[in-house]
Amino acid sequence: MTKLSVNINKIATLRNSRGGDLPNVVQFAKDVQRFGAEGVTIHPRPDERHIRYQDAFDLKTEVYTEYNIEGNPIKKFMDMVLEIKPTQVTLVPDGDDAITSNAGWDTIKHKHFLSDIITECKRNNIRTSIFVDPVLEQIEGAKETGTDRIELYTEAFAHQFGLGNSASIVPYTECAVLAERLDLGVNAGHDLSLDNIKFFKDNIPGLLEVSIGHALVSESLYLGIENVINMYLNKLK
Ligand SMILES: CC(=O)[C@@H](O)[C@H](O)COP(=O)(O)O
Ligand SMILES: NCC(=O)COP(=O)(O)O
Repeated sequence: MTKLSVNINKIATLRNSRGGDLPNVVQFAKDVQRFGAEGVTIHPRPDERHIRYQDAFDLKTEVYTEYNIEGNPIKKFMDMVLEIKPTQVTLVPDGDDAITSNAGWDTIKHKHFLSDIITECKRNNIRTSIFVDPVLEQIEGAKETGTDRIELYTEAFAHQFGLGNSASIVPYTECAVLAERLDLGVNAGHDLSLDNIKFFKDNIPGLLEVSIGHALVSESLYLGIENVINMYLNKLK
Protein backbone atom coordinates (compact mmCIF):
# COMPACT_ATOMS: atom_id res chain seq x y z
CA MET A 1 0.00 0.00 0.00
CA THR A 2 1.24 3.49 -0.86
CA LYS A 3 0.51 6.22 1.68
CA LEU A 4 -0.50 9.71 0.60
CA SER A 5 1.24 12.45 2.56
CA VAL A 6 -0.07 15.91 1.76
CA ASN A 7 2.58 18.64 1.60
CA ILE A 8 1.00 21.79 3.05
CA ASN A 9 3.80 24.25 2.18
CA LYS A 10 1.59 25.85 -0.47
CA ILE A 11 -1.07 26.66 2.11
CA ALA A 12 1.54 28.50 4.18
CA THR A 13 2.72 30.34 1.06
CA LEU A 14 -0.83 31.56 0.43
CA ARG A 15 -1.20 32.62 4.06
CA ASN A 16 2.13 34.43 4.04
CA SER A 17 1.15 36.43 0.95
CA ARG A 18 -1.23 38.49 3.13
CA GLY A 19 0.57 38.35 6.48
CA GLY A 20 -2.46 37.11 8.45
CA ASP A 21 -3.67 33.63 9.34
CA LEU A 22 -5.87 32.77 6.36
CA PRO A 23 -5.78 29.97 5.37
CA ASN A 24 -4.85 28.42 8.70
CA VAL A 25 -2.27 25.70 8.13
CA VAL A 26 -3.10 23.72 11.27
CA GLN A 27 -6.78 23.60 10.30
CA PHE A 28 -5.80 22.53 6.79
CA ALA A 29 -3.62 19.72 8.19
CA LYS A 30 -6.52 18.55 10.37
CA ASP A 31 -8.89 18.63 7.41
CA VAL A 32 -6.66 16.70 4.98
CA GLN A 33 -6.33 13.97 7.60
CA ARG A 34 -10.10 13.97 8.15
CA PHE A 35 -10.52 13.56 4.37
CA GLY A 36 -8.23 10.51 4.33
CA ALA A 37 -4.64 11.70 3.90
CA GLU A 38 -2.29 9.28 5.61
CA GLY A 39 0.38 11.82 6.38
CA VAL A 40 1.27 15.50 6.45
CA THR A 41 4.52 16.81 4.99
CA ILE A 42 6.16 20.18 5.58
CA HIS A 43 9.39 21.56 4.20
CA PRO A 44 10.64 24.55 6.20
CA ARG A 45 13.36 26.51 4.47
CA PRO A 46 15.88 28.75 6.27
CA ASP A 47 14.11 31.96 5.13
CA GLU A 48 10.70 30.55 6.22
CA ARG A 49 9.05 31.90 3.09
CA HIS A 50 6.77 28.86 2.94
CA ILE A 51 6.05 26.93 6.13
CA ARG A 52 7.59 28.48 9.27
CA TYR A 53 9.47 26.79 12.09
CA GLN A 54 6.67 27.86 14.46
CA ASP A 55 4.16 26.05 12.19
CA ALA A 56 6.22 22.88 12.56
CA PHE A 57 5.81 23.08 16.36
CA ASP A 58 2.11 24.01 16.13
CA LEU A 59 1.45 20.97 13.95
CA LYS A 60 3.15 18.53 16.33
CA THR A 61 0.04 17.81 18.38
CA GLU A 62 -2.37 17.99 15.44
CA VAL A 63 -0.77 15.53 13.04
CA TYR A 64 -2.01 12.14 14.20
CA THR A 65 -1.14 10.36 10.95
CA GLU A 66 2.51 10.35 9.74
CA TYR A 67 4.35 13.60 10.29
CA ASN A 68 7.10 14.04 7.69
CA ILE A 69 9.46 17.00 7.97
CA GLU A 70 11.70 17.65 4.96
CA GLY A 71 14.68 19.92 4.70
CA ASN A 72 18.38 20.58 4.63
CA PRO A 73 19.79 19.37 7.97
CA ILE A 74 21.41 22.64 9.04
CA LYS A 75 21.72 23.12 12.81
CA LYS A 76 18.47 25.08 13.20
CA PHE A 77 16.57 22.40 11.27
CA MET A 78 18.08 19.55 13.28
CA ASP A 79 17.39 21.27 16.61
CA MET A 80 13.75 21.63 15.58
CA VAL A 81 13.43 18.05 14.31
CA LEU A 82 15.01 16.56 17.43
CA GLU A 83 12.60 18.54 19.62
CA ILE A 84 9.47 17.67 17.62
CA LYS A 85 10.42 14.06 16.88
CA PRO A 86 8.22 13.59 13.79
CA THR A 87 7.52 10.17 12.30
CA GLN A 88 10.03 10.77 9.55
CA VAL A 89 12.66 13.28 8.54
CA THR A 90 13.50 13.56 4.84
CA LEU A 91 16.92 15.04 4.17
CA VAL A 92 16.97 17.35 1.12
CA PRO A 93 20.10 19.22 -0.09
CA ASP A 94 18.39 22.55 -0.74
CA GLY A 95 20.35 25.67 -1.46
CA ASP A 96 19.14 28.69 0.57
CA ASP A 97 17.89 30.48 -2.52
CA ALA A 98 16.34 27.51 -4.37
CA ILE A 99 12.76 28.27 -5.47
CA THR A 100 11.98 24.63 -4.80
CA SER A 101 13.97 21.42 -4.40
CA ASN A 102 16.00 20.86 -7.53
CA ALA A 103 18.35 17.89 -6.94
CA GLY A 104 18.94 14.84 -4.80
CA TRP A 105 21.92 14.23 -2.53
CA ASP A 106 25.26 13.02 -3.74
CA THR A 107 25.15 10.17 -1.22
CA ILE A 108 28.69 9.08 -2.04
CA LYS A 109 30.35 12.47 -1.54
CA HIS A 110 28.29 13.28 1.57
CA LYS A 111 28.27 9.78 3.07
CA HIS A 112 29.84 10.72 6.42
CA PHE A 113 27.76 13.86 6.88
CA LEU A 114 24.53 11.98 6.11
CA SER A 115 25.53 9.01 8.30
CA ASP A 116 26.07 11.30 11.31
CA ILE A 117 22.69 12.99 10.85
CA ILE A 118 20.93 9.66 10.38
CA THR A 119 22.54 8.18 13.48
CA GLU A 120 21.31 11.16 15.51
CA CYS A 121 17.75 10.82 14.12
CA LYS A 122 17.67 7.10 14.80
CA ARG A 123 18.87 7.67 18.35
CA ASN A 124 15.71 9.76 18.72
CA ASN A 125 13.48 7.13 17.09
CA ILE A 126 12.86 9.22 13.98
CA ARG A 127 12.63 7.34 10.69
CA THR A 128 14.96 8.73 8.01
CA SER A 129 14.67 9.19 4.28
CA ILE A 130 17.18 10.68 1.82
CA PHE A 131 16.05 12.64 -1.24
CA VAL A 132 17.86 11.17 -4.27
CA ASP A 133 17.94 11.31 -8.04
CA PRO A 134 17.08 8.02 -9.76
CA VAL A 135 20.69 6.87 -10.17
CA LEU A 136 21.69 3.35 -9.10
CA GLU A 137 25.03 4.42 -7.55
CA GLN A 138 23.19 6.99 -5.42
CA ILE A 139 20.84 4.30 -4.10
CA GLU A 140 23.84 2.15 -3.17
CA GLY A 141 25.42 5.21 -1.54
CA ALA A 142 22.20 5.85 0.40
CA LYS A 143 22.28 2.32 1.76
CA GLU A 144 25.79 2.97 3.10
CA THR A 145 24.53 5.90 5.21
CA GLY A 146 22.21 3.67 7.24
CA THR A 147 19.01 5.46 6.17
CA ASP A 148 15.69 3.63 6.46
CA ARG A 149 14.30 4.94 3.19
CA ILE A 150 15.02 6.97 0.09
CA GLU A 151 12.72 9.52 -1.53
CA LEU A 152 13.00 9.40 -5.33
CA TYR A 153 13.05 12.92 -6.80
CA THR A 154 10.34 12.68 -9.43
CA GLU A 155 10.62 16.03 -11.23
CA ALA A 156 12.33 14.51 -14.31
CA PHE A 157 9.73 11.74 -14.58
CA ALA A 158 6.83 14.18 -14.19
CA HIS A 159 8.23 16.56 -16.79
CA GLN A 160 8.97 13.87 -19.38
CA PHE A 161 5.69 12.01 -18.74
CA GLY A 162 3.85 15.28 -19.39
CA LEU A 163 5.57 15.42 -22.78
CA GLY A 164 4.38 11.89 -23.57
CA ASN A 165 7.64 10.13 -22.75
CA SER A 166 6.54 7.29 -20.51
CA ALA A 167 9.98 5.63 -20.84
CA SER A 168 11.17 8.21 -18.32
CA ILE A 169 9.89 5.82 -15.64
CA VAL A 170 12.65 3.27 -16.39
CA PRO A 171 15.42 4.62 -14.09
CA TYR A 172 12.87 4.99 -11.27
CA THR A 173 11.73 1.38 -11.61
CA GLU A 174 15.34 0.18 -11.70
CA CYS A 175 16.19 2.18 -8.58
CA ALA A 176 13.13 0.87 -6.73
CA VAL A 177 14.05 -2.72 -7.58
CA LEU A 178 17.59 -2.13 -6.31
CA ALA A 179 16.31 -0.41 -3.16
CA GLU A 180 14.03 -3.35 -2.43
CA ARG A 181 16.98 -5.73 -2.85
CA LEU A 182 19.04 -3.57 -0.44
CA ASP A 183 16.15 -3.49 2.06
CA LEU A 184 15.67 0.27 1.68
CA GLY A 185 12.12 1.64 1.79
CA VAL A 186 11.01 3.74 -1.18
CA ASN A 187 9.15 7.07 -1.02
CA ALA A 188 8.74 9.51 -3.89
CA GLY A 189 7.81 13.10 -4.54
CA HIS A 190 8.00 16.30 -6.53
CA ASP A 191 5.57 17.32 -9.24
CA LEU A 192 3.47 14.19 -8.86
CA SER A 193 -0.12 14.89 -9.86
CA LEU A 194 -3.48 13.32 -10.65
CA ASP A 195 -2.25 12.93 -14.25
CA ASN A 196 0.90 10.96 -13.52
CA ILE A 197 0.43 9.30 -10.11
CA LYS A 198 -1.27 6.09 -11.26
CA PHE A 199 1.32 5.35 -13.93
CA PHE A 200 4.09 6.08 -11.43
CA LYS A 201 2.61 3.90 -8.71
CA ASP A 202 1.94 1.02 -11.14
CA ASN A 203 5.59 0.97 -12.21
CA ILE A 204 7.33 1.34 -8.84
CA PRO A 205 7.48 -1.88 -6.83
CA GLY A 206 7.11 -1.43 -3.08
CA LEU A 207 6.29 2.29 -3.19
CA LEU A 208 5.61 3.12 0.47
CA GLU A 209 4.71 6.81 0.40
CA VAL A 210 4.25 9.76 -1.92
CA SER A 211 4.32 13.37 -0.69
CA ILE A 212 2.37 15.73 -2.92
CA GLY A 213 1.70 19.43 -2.54
CA HIS A 214 1.95 21.77 -5.50
CA ALA A 215 -0.27 19.89 -7.94
CA LEU A 216 -2.66 18.63 -5.25
CA VAL A 217 -3.40 22.15 -4.00
CA SER A 218 -3.68 23.47 -7.57
CA GLU A 219 -6.11 20.68 -8.52
CA SER A 220 -8.14 21.43 -5.40
CA LEU A 221 -8.87 24.96 -6.65
CA TYR A 222 -11.10 23.37 -9.28
CA LEU A 223 -12.17 20.10 -7.68
CA GLY A 224 -12.12 20.74 -3.94
CA ILE A 225 -9.63 19.32 -1.46
CA GLU A 226 -11.82 16.45 -0.22
CA ASN A 227 -12.50 15.22 -3.76
CA VAL A 228 -8.88 15.51 -4.76
CA ILE A 229 -7.62 13.54 -1.77
CA ASN A 230 -10.11 10.79 -2.57
CA MET A 231 -9.03 10.77 -6.21
CA TYR A 232 -5.39 10.29 -5.15
CA LEU A 233 -6.34 7.56 -2.69
CA ASN A 234 -8.18 5.70 -5.46
CA LYS A 235 -5.24 5.96 -7.82
CA LEU A 236 -2.85 4.75 -5.11
CA LYS A 237 -4.84 1.58 -4.29
C1 LIG B 1 11.57 17.66 -1.47
C2 LIG B 1 10.53 18.14 -2.37
O1 LIG B 1 10.54 17.92 -3.53
C3 LIG B 1 9.42 18.95 -1.82
O2 LIG B 1 9.49 19.09 -0.45
C4 LIG B 1 9.34 20.25 -2.41
O3 LIG B 1 10.48 20.93 -2.06
C5 LIG B 1 8.07 20.96 -2.01
O4 LIG B 1 8.28 22.12 -1.34
P1 LIG B 1 7.79 23.52 -1.97
O5 LIG B 1 6.38 23.34 -2.42
O6 LIG B 1 7.93 24.48 -0.86
O7 LIG B 1 8.70 23.82 -3.10
N1 LIG C 1 8.63 15.54 -1.18
C1 LIG C 1 7.87 16.13 -2.21
C2 LIG C 1 6.79 16.96 -1.67
O1 LIG C 1 6.61 17.02 -0.46
C3 LIG C 1 5.87 17.69 -2.52
O2 LIG C 1 6.42 18.13 -3.72
P1 LIG C 1 5.41 18.90 -4.73
O3 LIG C 1 4.22 18.00 -4.93
O4 LIG C 1 5.01 20.17 -4.05
O5 LIG C 1 6.21 19.08 -5.99
